[in-house]
Amino acid sequence: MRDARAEATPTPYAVEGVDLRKTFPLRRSMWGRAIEQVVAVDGVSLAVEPGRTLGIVGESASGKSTVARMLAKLIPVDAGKVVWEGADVTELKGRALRPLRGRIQMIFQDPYGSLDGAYSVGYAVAEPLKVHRRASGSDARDRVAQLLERVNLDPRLAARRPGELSGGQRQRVSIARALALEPTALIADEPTSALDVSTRAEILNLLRELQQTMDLAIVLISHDFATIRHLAHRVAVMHRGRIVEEGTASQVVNDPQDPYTRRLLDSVPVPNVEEQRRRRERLHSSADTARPSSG
Ligand SMILES: Nc1ncnc2c1ncn2[C@@H]1O[C@H](COP(=O)(O)OP(=O)(O)OP(=O)(O)O)[C@@H](O)[C@H]1O
Repeated sequence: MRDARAEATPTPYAVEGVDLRKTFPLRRSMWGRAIEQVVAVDGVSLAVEPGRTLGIVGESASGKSTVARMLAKLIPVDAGKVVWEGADVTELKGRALRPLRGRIQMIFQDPYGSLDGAYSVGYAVAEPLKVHRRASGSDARDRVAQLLERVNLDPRLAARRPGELSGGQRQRVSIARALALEPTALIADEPTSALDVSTRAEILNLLRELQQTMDLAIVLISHDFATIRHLAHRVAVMHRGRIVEEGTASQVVNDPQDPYTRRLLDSVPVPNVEEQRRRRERLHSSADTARPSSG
């Protein structure tokens, strides 16, 4: 069995995707050959350092989730490379990947996706510890209590079923579970879109707090610029499977270069007067989409 850790090369990045590509078959012939397909991701490269957040923003079907799932090794790439902490994990699967599994964790929009309603909250949080660390008994119970406290939940909730909790509490539980193996990176795919507005801010603030205390790298995926802006240091804008613009959050928000980014920004609710002024300016300049790039 290959030891991916031994092959790691020094890198500033917790997680990296290099020229990622993915096509899905839509229709197959009776011999199993794809006769209609969709190019979901078409040459995407991105990387994020510990302690930093990369936001990936784009409309529905732009390929964000597919990038996330490839980075988290939940689906294989068609081409390109996935690198975790300097180790090329593109070809690793099954048992070969297991020692590294806990390093990069994913959080989904619907916490039910990762929480089985038949089991208790404590069981859900302890499961990765039991599988990967062989923790059991009071060790596992203590660790579950610590993890629930870390996401600002009462440890007594461990005895409840996920269905008895609010949406925000459930998302905190899935974050606690994701933290169980002390990952270096979290990939959060629309982690707040199923929540009401005030709970959204609480979850984003929690992610920021955890990032600061644990030096976590975060890849935050959202169709919503307001969510991305809340947390991201850098932003990549995806459109039709490609990154059309990437830069620091303030560059992309205050001086978007791509017409698609400007359209996306213009669909965000206006938060203040200053922003309204910027938008008016953008509207003028987008009349001339051939505006020369300043970068
Ligand atoms: N398992 C799959 N089988 C077939 N097509 C798929 C599959 N997963 C994604 N696609 C297609 O790939 C394209 C990109 O989808 P993806 O879910 O990555 O986009 P997205 O930007 O995350 O959208 P959303 O915000 O709606 O989740 C879409 O056209 C989608 O229909």
